[in-house]
Amino acid sequence: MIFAANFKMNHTRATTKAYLDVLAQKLVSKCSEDRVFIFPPATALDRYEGDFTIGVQNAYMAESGAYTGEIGLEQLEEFGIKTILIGHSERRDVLGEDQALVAEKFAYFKAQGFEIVYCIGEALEVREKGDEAVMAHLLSQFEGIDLSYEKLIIAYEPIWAIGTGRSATTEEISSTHASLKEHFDRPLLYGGSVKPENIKEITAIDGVDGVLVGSASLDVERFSEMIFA
Ligand SMILES: O=C(CO)COP(=O)(O)O
Repeated sequence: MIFAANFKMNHTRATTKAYLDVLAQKLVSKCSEDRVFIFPPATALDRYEGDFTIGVQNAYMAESGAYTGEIGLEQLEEFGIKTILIGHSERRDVLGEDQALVAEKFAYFKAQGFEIVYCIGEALEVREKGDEAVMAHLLSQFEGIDLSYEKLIIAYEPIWAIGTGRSATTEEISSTHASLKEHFDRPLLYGGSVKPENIKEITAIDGVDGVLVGSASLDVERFSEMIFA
């Protein structure tokens, strides 16, 4: 299983370090087949010791240059970061990244050999139109994306389940994952209100290879509880 924590705009450099110190201790006894990813805010990137991979939540597709407010390859290389989250719904919908930009980022970081956690997900109004509309929407988010890239992990995160406390149902996750898996042969994570209370139910679903956790990952005890559930 893959357990990924997306801190979003939470935690500082100090609290990330404290979190990872505790997590590193706990992960000494984790199952060797499980993989743990942490995506802290950019200000908390660093070289940390532990059985986890640190990734960046976003970066610009350039080594360095005149891109005010962005970080690029040069800043990531300082900390040995080779993992990136691309296509998160908050970047698409709140920060205005369209599919063309998302695909450009993907191509750039693929060319750099990054491991990419690529996010897709539909809004509630799409879900309410039924399975066909959901799949059409999700597949449109693969435009320009190389689904055969060997360092690709895909995360399905229905927007209506993010930060709402209301996860998708087992049936919704199961059928969406099954349909998605007809299009690629890569690990597929589920994200959206994953928490200790529902982790077992979600990871037991066929076609779920792991989880991408927001709110419930912010507390190291709760995140560890999920890894060891
Ligand atoms: O967006 C998410 C992870 O990327 C999910 O967030 P929540 O776990 O807070 O619903």
